[in-house]
Amino acid sequence: MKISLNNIGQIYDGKKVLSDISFDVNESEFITLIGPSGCGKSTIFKIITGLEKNYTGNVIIDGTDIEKYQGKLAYMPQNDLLLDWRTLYKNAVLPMEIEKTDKKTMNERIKKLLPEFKLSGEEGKYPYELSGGMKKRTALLRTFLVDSDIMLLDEPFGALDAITRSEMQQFLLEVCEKHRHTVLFITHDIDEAVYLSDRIIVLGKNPAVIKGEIKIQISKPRNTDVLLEREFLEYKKKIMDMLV
Ligand SMILES: Nc1ncnc2c1ncn2[C@@H]1O[C@H](COP(=O)(O)OP(=O)(O)OP(=O)(O)O)[C@@H](O)[C@H]1O
Repeated sequence: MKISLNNIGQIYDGKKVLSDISFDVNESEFITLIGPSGCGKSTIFKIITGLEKNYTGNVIIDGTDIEKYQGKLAYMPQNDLLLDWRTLYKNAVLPMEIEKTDKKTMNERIKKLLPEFKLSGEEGKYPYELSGGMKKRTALLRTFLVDSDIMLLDEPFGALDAITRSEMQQFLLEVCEKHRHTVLFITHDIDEAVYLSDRIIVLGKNPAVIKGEIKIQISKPRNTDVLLEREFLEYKKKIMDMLV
């Protein structure tokens, strides 16, 4: 599925937040939006998912206006939003329950993915019994179980410690490589952006405009060895220069 944003603008309380934002996300591409806090990254996600309606410009998904995709895109917000009173299993199947998927299909789909998400045998646990990494993998599993090829991940690893975060990045790279999803990702972390992405869109603030785009030509699959390579550091420097 391809997403096209065309001349998107957004004004809140008389203040221009987004101005003339245009970019495409190609099928199976991993794109990251990076920019200063409060510049409007989550607003872009709200527009794509249909949560925000009062914008200018248009969003086209696979040649069709986004209206048709409302509620159909896999979206993981900043907070993992696991429901305390539901088990891991019940949290993960929530979007399928809302879609009224039959229990057998639901069970088959989750059982197939539990080992891949390293959650086998944990499905009866409640969120308070899970580690930070397990909670994130549950929220990601729930996002994967939405029947959509497009995933919007808004700072999914922001609250994690450095080691768990690094494990989750590696995990995400591997599952995305396997399932060939189209991913639009938000982060503040330049290393994370370079490590995960095929392309990075750098945003400025007040209003958010696109300051530049960088194609990351480090071959995939990637592992943490690339973090110390000269090429990686050059990409980092380029992004830092664009952000200042
Ligand atoms: N519904 C709303 N009404 C009014 N102002 C809003 C609304 N939603 C967001 N804003 C404002 O729009 C700006 C962009 O917010 P947004 O959450 O998109 O930024 P962000 O880049 O995702 O921030 P962060 O990186 O801190 O998560 C902020 O100044 C925010 O206060």
